[in-house]
Amino acid sequence: MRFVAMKLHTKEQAPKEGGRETPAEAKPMAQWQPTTEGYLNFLVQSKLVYETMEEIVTNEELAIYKDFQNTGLERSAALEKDIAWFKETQGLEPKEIAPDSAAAEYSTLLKQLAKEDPPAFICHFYNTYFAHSAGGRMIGKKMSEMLLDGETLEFYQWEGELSELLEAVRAKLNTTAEGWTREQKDVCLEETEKAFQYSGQVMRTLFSAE
Ligand code: HEM
Repeated sequence: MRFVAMKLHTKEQAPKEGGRETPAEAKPMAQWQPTTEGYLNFLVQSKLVYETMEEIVTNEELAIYKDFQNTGLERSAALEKDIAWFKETQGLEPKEIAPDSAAAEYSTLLKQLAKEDPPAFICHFYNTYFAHSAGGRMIGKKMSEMLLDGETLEFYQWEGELSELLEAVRAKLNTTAEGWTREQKDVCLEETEKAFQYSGQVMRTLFSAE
């Protein structure tokens, strides 16, 4: 899964492993002009995605999801605190999530896949949590410098050593995938492109305050 995901990065995003040329219309990170409202909106949208993931692994009956409960990577509670922090310190209210927003559409898709196609759901699960630990943290650092006077949000803080949490989940993902047929493995790998598409759309809310 990691190999496929890395190839879908642009060379600018991940210079060592990225396989795609950076599209001409993409702004280099150095030229990003985010706003605090846009960043808050991105956090609100992200919270819906993480809440959906976390509800699925907690509530779905399928045994496959049990291994992914309480991994320590959960982000929805942290995001809730961050959203409250924006209200307290900056007087910014979170915007309602529109039903046609990127996160709402992603949430619907995740719920559907969780029931109908667990290997595809697992691909989204991996990409979401691992992307946040890599590129997500790079974005967070940049936003913190540009917009928040260096404040580190809870979204970017984990209890315990992040690398150990990630490796424990990676081991469980590998064990889970070992039980899959070749077709199921392929479904999971092929889903990576969609994970990039939806996460990319949620990421773009950084630049819109709608
Ligand atoms: C601005 C956008 C992004 C940047 C700058 C970025 C950057 C990076 C970098 C530098 C790594 C390598 C980390 C390492 O191993 O040292 C990485 C890993 C990764 N990224 Fe991204 N990324 C971005 C967007 C995304 C998106 C949209 C996804 C998919 C949802 C994604 C999924 C992943 C995954 C799955 C890994 C591998 C983590 C692992 O298994 O260790 N990234 N990213």
